[in-house]
Amino acid sequence: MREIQIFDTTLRDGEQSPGVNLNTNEKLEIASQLERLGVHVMEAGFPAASVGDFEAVKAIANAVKNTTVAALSRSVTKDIDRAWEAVKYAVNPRIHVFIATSSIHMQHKLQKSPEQVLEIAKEMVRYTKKYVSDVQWSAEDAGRSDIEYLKRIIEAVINEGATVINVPDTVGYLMPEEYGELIRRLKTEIPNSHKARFSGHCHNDLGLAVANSLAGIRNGLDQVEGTINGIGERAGNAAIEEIAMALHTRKELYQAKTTLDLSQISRTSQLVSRLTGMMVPRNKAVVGANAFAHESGIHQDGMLKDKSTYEIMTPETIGLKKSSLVLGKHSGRHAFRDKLQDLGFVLSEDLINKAFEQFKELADKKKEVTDADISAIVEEEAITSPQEKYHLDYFQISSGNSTIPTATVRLRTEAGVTQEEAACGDGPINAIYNTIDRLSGEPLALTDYRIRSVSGGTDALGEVFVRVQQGEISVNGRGMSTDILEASVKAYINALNRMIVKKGEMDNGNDSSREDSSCTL
Ligand SMILES: CC(=O)SCCNC(=O)CCNC(=O)[C@H](O)C(C)(C)COP(=O)(O)OP(=O)(O)OC[C@H]1O[C@@H](n2cnc3c(N)ncnc32)[C@H](O)[C@@H]1OP(=O)(O)O
Ligand SMILES: CC(C)C(=O)C(=O)O
Ligand SMILES: [Mg+2]
Repeated sequence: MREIQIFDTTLRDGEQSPGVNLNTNEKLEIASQLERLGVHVMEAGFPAASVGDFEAVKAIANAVKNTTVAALSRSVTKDIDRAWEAVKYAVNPRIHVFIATSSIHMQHKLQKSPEQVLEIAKEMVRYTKKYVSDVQWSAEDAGRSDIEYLKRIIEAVINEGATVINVPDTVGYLMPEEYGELIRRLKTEIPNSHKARFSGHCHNDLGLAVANSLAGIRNGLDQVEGTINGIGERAGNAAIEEIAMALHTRKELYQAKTTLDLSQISRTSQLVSRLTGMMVPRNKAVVGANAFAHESGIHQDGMLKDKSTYEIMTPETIGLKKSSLVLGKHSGRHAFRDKLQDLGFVLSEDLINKAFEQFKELADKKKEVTDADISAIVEEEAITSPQEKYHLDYFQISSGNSTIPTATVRLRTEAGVTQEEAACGDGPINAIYNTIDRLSGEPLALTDYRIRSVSGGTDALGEVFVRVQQGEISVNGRGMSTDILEASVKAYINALNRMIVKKGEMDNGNDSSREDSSCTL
């Protein structure tokens, strides 16, 4: 069976999803989970985009041991220098250079002739090869490029030493049969095509990213690119978990496998969803909450008689285990540790102890602590840094349909000083946020507020995601609690702390991006 290499670009193209910005700790957390999942390559970022992106790629390159780490770069020497500076720490570094090859992009965006683009592509691959042997070259908008031109430019960059040729359907324009045919022709008609591996990168504008990737695989791709949960620019990229499960479920058709540990799919999906704030639709293939739920009588009857009647894959395959060990307030460290192992976490003693304290606190408030609750607690602990300026001491709220909502909040600063304030608002959350604004003296404009339940039941752990703005700077914040008001307070304080770090970085000239892609919590 052929092996298809999975190139994950959650941290680069995935982070290009509008509204998503991950800080370095969050990116490191996702990177180590991607390594556990077993992706062949992870694209850690675009180092020339900002100091934050540069630092994150560098941190990931230093941390990741078994997976190839790629850095994206435009076809300009200063971007390539920057990419190498960040990715050179990796055990297996790759630089990924791209340039657009469609007439639309060359004429309107690059404002260069096809001959100029051809020369730049050759020169920049040659330049990149001075740094690193593993050079991936992408023909941006290959899907709308003239095939004869595409063949010429690909042949030329392979001659310059490109090791991987990526064929992006950048705007998700092609139909599966067209994308498959494009790959077939490039592989069979370019004389030196055997000297490079071919890769597919499909976008989901018409909902065909996975179908196109699979068509590419049937026609000879050696690598496919995608993101967890299919997040990415506009309508997103091909969802890696869907490609992997399609290859697994239809082995006889594709005769191809990946190196993924499929049992890590569910956890990776949940982690990416939580850290990016991009919720997974319930009906999403493979990882949606309803993907293995059966509602109607005839289906339930079939399932009870034989699961194969309505399930083409099992939830266990993607790591959704039904555990017999129910954790609650009487559980001890052994059971907790056992559960963490069961869920696939490999944690330091310190982190286990911190997570255990959080678990006990939650178990006091909640009858049964679910696997989803535990994953949420552990992931939150893993990315929380002690350097936050403000911590919540307590809050109190008075609200009702015939009273003006009023909040009292006490915050503790990192120096141990406590400050207390009260304020009114249009509703309880507005009152709390007005109070925090008074305390910090840094009023934030709330531009997004979302709430979701981590698990089921009225005592479920709620997670609040906020986005706030001050001047031109926008940051996100998250908070969790069984009390949605407390979760809302925590999310706002988290955003405030991140705003302070972000402004500090900008004042020091360390980051020119207006998104908090670089700050540490
Ligand atoms: C399909 C994709 O996903 S591509 C990756 C998208 N990712 C990003 O854009 C990362 C975030 N981007 C950024 O931070 C910024 O755009 C930067 C730092 C890369 C560049 O910023 P700026 O120098 O201010 O340029 P700006 O973004 O306004 O314009 C892009 C310039 O790069 C050029 N360019 C675009 N792609 C390429 C390429 N592959 N190779 C060389 N030049 C390119 C454009 O033609 C334009 O050039 P011009 O200034 O001569 O007109
Ligand atoms: C940079 C390239 C690979 C890309 O993301 C695209 O063309 O969609
Ligand atoms: Mg893309």
